[in-house]
Amino acid sequence: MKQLDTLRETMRRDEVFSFVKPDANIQPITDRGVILSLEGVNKSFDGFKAINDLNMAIDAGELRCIIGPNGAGKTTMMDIITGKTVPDTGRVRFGQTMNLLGMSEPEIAQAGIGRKFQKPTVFEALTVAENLELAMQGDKSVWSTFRAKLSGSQQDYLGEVLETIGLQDGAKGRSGSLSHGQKQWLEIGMLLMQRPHVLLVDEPAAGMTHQEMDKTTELLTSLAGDHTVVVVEHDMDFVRSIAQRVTVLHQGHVLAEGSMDDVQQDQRVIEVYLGE
Ligand SMILES: Nc1ncnc2c1ncn2[C@@H]1O[C@H](COP(=O)(O)OP(=O)(O)OP(=O)(O)O)[C@@H](O)[C@H]1O
Repeated sequence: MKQLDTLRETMRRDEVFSFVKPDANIQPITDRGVILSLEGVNKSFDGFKAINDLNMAIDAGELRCIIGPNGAGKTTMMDIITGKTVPDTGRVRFGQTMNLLGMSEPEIAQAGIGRKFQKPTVFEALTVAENLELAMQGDKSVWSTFRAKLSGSQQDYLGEVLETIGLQDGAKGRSGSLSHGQKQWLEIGMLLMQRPHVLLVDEPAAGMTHQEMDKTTELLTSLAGDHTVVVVEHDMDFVRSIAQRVTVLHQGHVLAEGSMDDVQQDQRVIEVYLGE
């Protein structure tokens, strides 16, 4: 009965899953090279410039870390990429040609840009596997998703994702019993069920133990290559452990970009961020 209540609750919240309805008009991104670009992007809130002539290009398969002080515009940048916030001016592109500014939030998600927020939103009363099943790509409603049996290839993919996130042994366990770190990995798994090209991950290391952080480093590193991974993070040890290329935002603008060593030695970065 409790399970049924949870499903009803899920149905009320199933706008989340309407994001993954296929749209025949949206072409997948297959090019290598730059997969995500922002050019001359500006966004003001009540006259305050949260994003100020932001220019950034991220290559397919990259693992990019975005760092910067509080209020630097990191969240606003993610909101702009995912269609949650519309910039005042500028261009945001997915691949060579797809103009993200002409698309709605669900269309952008469907095109292959997945976002994981800091706070896990797994359905705690459901099992790990059920959470993944719910997140699976398709045009089914939550009810029919549960009543329908997964196809063989869907089962295989679910198994692959369970292995990727290291939860294969706990697939039938209740998600509510998972540790904080495991919930974060499950949520990354839920994103993977939608087969995204780009994963935007907000503060994955927050609240994790060192051991969980190490596993998260491994997970995100293993996802890069086949996926493009963009991580916003404050924990500098974690950033150091995963970063290939780091972008430092300050006052809505790119202050520095390069390897972790490059940005750590940049006097401007030390002044506004690292020396805090
Ligand atoms: N909807 C909004 N209305 C008004 N101001 C906003 C809005 N969204 C963001 N801002 C402001 O824009 C600036 C950038 O905020 P943003 O949340 O993008 O920074 P951030 O780098 O993600 O910061 P943090 O590291 O603290 O999460 C902040 O000064 C914030 O107060």
